[in-house]
Amino acid sequence: MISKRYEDILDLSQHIKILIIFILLALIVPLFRSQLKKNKSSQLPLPPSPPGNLLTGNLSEVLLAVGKRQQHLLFGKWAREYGEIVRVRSGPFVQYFINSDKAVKEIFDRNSAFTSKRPRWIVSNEQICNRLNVLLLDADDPRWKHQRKVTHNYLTSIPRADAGLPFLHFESAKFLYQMAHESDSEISGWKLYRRILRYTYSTFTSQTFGMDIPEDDDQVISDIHETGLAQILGTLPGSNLVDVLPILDKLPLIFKPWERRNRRRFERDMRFVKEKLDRIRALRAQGCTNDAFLPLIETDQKGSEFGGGIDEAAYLSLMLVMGAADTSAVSTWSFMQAMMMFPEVQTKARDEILKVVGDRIPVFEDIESIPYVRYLLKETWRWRPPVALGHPHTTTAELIYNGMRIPKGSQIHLNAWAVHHDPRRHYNPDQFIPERFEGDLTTAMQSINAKDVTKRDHFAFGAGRRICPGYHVAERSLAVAIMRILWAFEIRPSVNATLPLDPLTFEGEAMPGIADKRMPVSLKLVSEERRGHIDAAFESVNSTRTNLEPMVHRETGQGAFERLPFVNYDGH
Ligand code: HEM
Repeated sequence: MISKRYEDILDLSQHIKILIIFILLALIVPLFRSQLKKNKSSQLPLPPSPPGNLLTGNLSEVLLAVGKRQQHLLFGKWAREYGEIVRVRSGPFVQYFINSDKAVKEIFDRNSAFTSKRPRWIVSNEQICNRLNVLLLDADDPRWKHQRKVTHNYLTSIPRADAGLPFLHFESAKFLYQMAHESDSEISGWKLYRRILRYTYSTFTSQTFGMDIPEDDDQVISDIHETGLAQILGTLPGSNLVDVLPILDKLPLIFKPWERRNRRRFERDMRFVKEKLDRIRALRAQGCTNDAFLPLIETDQKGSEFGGGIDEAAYLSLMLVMGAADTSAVSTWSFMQAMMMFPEVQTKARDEILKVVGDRIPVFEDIESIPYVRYLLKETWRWRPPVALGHPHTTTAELIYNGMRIPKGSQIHLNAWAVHHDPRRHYNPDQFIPERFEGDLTTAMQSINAKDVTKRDHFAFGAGRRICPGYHVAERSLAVAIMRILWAFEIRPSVNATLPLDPLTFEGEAMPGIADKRMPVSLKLVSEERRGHIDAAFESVNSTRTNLEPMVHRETGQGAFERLPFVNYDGH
C-alpha cells in the first residue's frame, strides 16, 4: 500500500516535472526567440562610415572642416558618397547623420518615442543652465514637457504668435526708418547686421519680457548672445573634458574650476532675469501689464506650476530670446545674401509685393495675397537652414532603417543641409529658385505635418517631438522682414565688395553655412518718395504704441548683466 502510494507520488512528481518543463519551455522559447531576433538584428550592418581607424578616425578631416566652419559641406559630401545615414567617427566620438527626407520621417517622426532624448551635457545643461533650459533638457525630465507646454500657450501658438505682431511691426518699421535716415553714405557688413540684430532681439525681448532694446549698440545684445553661445559651444563633442570623462564630475567642487565658473554664470543670468521679474511686478502693481510671455504668466499666477517657481519662467524667457533672436536675424541675413547674389529674383519679388501693397508699408497679413513671398520663405530656409546640422538627439532603443542599425545610445543629427542640397530632391540645389515651390502655399505647420515627406518643403525647424516650437513666430518674423526690406530698399553688394561675390569668403562664423558679419551687403532706398512713406508708417506706429521699459536703463545701467571676469566681452 505504502509502495503503491509512493509510486503514485512518483507518478505525480513525474507529471509535475513534465509540467514544469513545459512551463519553462513556454517561458524560455520566446526569450530564446527574441534573443535570436536580437542577434539577427545585431548582425545587421551599422551605417557606412568614411574610412579611418579608431585613433585617427576622420578627426583630421572633421577638425579641418570645423576650423574653416565648413563642416556642413564635408558632411554633405559624405551624405552624397555614403547615402541616407552616415556614421562619422572622429576620434572617440561617433555621430550618425540622417541625410534623407524618408530617413528623417522614419527616425525622428515615427520613432520619436526613441529619438527625443538629448545627449548628457554636464557643462551646458547641468551647470550653465542648472537644468532649466527647454532646449537642453532631457525628454524624460518633467520640466521639458512643462516648459514646452507653457511656451506654446504663452508665446508660440498661432494666437500668441499673432499677439506678437505689433512688436514685430514696430521694430521692423523702426529698422526701415533708421536705414532710410542713415547718415553714413553706406552702411554695410557688421554695422548693418548689428542693426538687424537689434530689431530681432528687441522684438523677442518685447514678446517675452515686455521690455525692449532701443539702441543698436546696447551691450545687452552681445551679453545675451554670448551666454547663449557658451551653452551651444558646450554641446559640441570634445569641447569639455568632463563631458568626455563624466567621472570627473564626481570630484569635490574645489577641484572643479570649470563647474565653479559655469555655476557663477548661471547665478549671474538668474540675477539678470529676476531683476526683470521685479520690474514686471512693480509695473503690475501700478496696474500695467504687457501682452507678453512673462508678464502674463506672472499675472495669471502660473509661476507655482513650474518646478522652480516663477524664477524658472523668468529664466525660460531669456532662453527663448536666445532661441528666437539669432535664428531670425540669420534668416534675414541669408535672405539678403540671396537677393544680392540672385538679382533677377529680387526684381521679380519686389514687383510681386508692389503689385499688392503699392505705397503702403506691407504687414504680415499680406502674405495671403502674395504667394511669391511664401516661396521666398521656403527657399530661404531650404537654401540656408540656420541650424544646418541639426541639434543632436540620442536614441533610447536600437533602430533599424533600410537594413542598417543604429545602436541604442547613439547621437543622431538631422542633416538639414544634406537633405536640402540633395540634387535628387531639389534641382540645382545651390541656386536660389523660389519657383521650385510654385503652388505650395502650405504654412510651416502644414508642411511639417505633410503625410508624404517628399512633399515637405524643408527641415530647418527639425523634426519629431523636439521640433522647434517657434515656427509660427519665425514665419511671421521672416515674412515681415522680406516684404518690408524689398518694399523699401534695393539689396546690393556694398561699394567695397570684391566682385564676383565668393560666399566662401564670408560664410561661417558660429553657424555653418550662414554668411557672417563680413558679408558685403548694403541697402539703398528704392526711391526718394519711399522715404516719405516710411516716415509716415513709422510715425503712425510709434505714436500709437505703448512705450515699453528698456531691458537695460542706459543712463543708470539698471538691469545690465554683471561682468564675469573670465569672459571676453567683444561680443559679435
Ligand atoms: C528661423 C528661425 C528658427 C529656426 C531655423 C529654428 C530652428 C530650431 C531647431 C533646428 C531646433 C532643434 C530641433 C530639434 O532638436 O530637432 C529648435 C529648437 C527650439 N526652438 Fe527654434 N528655430 C527658430 C526660431 C525659434 C523661435 C522664434 C522660437 C521661440 C519663439 C524658438 C524656440 C525654440 C525652442 C524652445 C527650441 C527647443 C525645443 C526642444 O528642445 O524641445 N525657435 N529650433
